[in-house]
Amino acid sequence: MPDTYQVQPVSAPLNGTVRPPGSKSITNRALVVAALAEGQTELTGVLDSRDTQVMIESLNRLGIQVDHDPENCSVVVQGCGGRIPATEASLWLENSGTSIRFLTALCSAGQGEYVLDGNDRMRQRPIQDLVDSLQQLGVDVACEEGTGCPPVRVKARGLKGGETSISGSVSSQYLSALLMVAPAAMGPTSITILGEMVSKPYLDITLGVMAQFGVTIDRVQNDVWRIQPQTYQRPGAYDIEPDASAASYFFAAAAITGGSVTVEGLNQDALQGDINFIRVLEDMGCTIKRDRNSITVQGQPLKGIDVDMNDISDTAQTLAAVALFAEGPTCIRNVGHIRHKETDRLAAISTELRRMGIQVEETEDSVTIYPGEIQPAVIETYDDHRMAMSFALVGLKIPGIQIADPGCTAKTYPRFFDDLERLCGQTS
Ligand SMILES: O=C(O)C1=C[C@@H](OP(=O)(O)O)[C@@H](O)[C@H](O)C1
Ligand SMILES: C=C(OP(=O)(O)O)C(=O)O
Repeated sequence: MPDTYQVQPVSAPLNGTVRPPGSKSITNRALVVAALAEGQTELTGVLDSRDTQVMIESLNRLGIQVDHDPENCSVVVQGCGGRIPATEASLWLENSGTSIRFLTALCSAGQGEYVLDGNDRMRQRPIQDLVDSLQQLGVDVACEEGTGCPPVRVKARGLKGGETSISGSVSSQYLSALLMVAPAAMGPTSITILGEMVSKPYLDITLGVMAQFGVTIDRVQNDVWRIQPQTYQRPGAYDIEPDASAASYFFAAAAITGGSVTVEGLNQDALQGDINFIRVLEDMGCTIKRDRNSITVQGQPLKGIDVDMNDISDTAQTLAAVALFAEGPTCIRNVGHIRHKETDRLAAISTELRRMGIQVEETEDSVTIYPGEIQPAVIETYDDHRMAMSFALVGLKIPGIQIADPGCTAKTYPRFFDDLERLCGQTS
């Protein structure tokens, strides 16, 4: 990949069809659950990207055989039946939040000593709440003293079960991690959720994948969940739907250029909450056609909106790009937690919009965007795949938009720019 990517403006509204790669969130859950299951599972529609590669490499290091066939988007996992083979391992999770959080819980069910670490940014991303919760279950686990961040050291003697509580005010991934590993405990586990949970729809993905592998959870009260010891049953083959967050870029491309883009392999009943980005576009004026196995967004004149994006915050940057082409301001609110992601995303949105000459108001948990004349710019991406993919959309309409470090999309979508170019090519 070159140092910067020059986006070519389209000469006409985009019209075309695209199928994004498999869901990152489902792939990384299915890998963990298949690893804990009894016997062999085949996963299809698997995402091949840095976030899933570090998950697969780490499972292999834990002694779980995972055979990856990227050409066919498939993986075969030899499940360990809840008994992690490796008694020591050093795991490199780069900047994959799902991987380090899910595997910290998984390692806690092992017998041995494990270290989980990542890149410089990962060493700034909080994991203390999960560590505290595992400690309440008797696990000897700690993160880097005084930071609340990786590296994490786990000295595990199997999970006994018991009672614990978890805060979800920073990330829902902590609760997802606990839920997925709790069935492997020796006794029942009861989890009390403290306060408001961010990114709630991701919990539905967790429960959905667990249910596919035959495991159920009792929600004994609204904020208390109980999990009995259970063995995940392999579902035979498990097919993973395309990534709904990735789909948001193509839906947005239709909205921005006034064209019509169809995303195949997803429908309104998708397991991923980010599918509801189409409702945001609908509120802005787009027409949505919902079919059994595809969704089409037809761009229309857009109006700015005021929207709570807490549930679907991975699409906040996509909306920031769309907002530039709307009549009136757009406020993206209740997304303070996106300051803890690949970069401080609220700061990154504001800085890069201002670089293009746009007026922005940023608060602790929101950003308001005032559309205006857009200046050509080289957009900094802060090693955040979603900055690159979202801000590239601006260049479909405005000449002179360049994306710095386009290779950072490898985290979840290595071929993003190829797919975007192919979509643009369908129009001409
Ligand atoms: O559980 C998941 O698969 C994810 C949960 C979300 O994180 P938070 O719960 O930290 O917001 C989301 O941003 C991330 O991309 C994937
Ligand atoms: C926040 C993200 O990822 P993670 O937390 O899994 O690193 C993302 O993909 O936008």
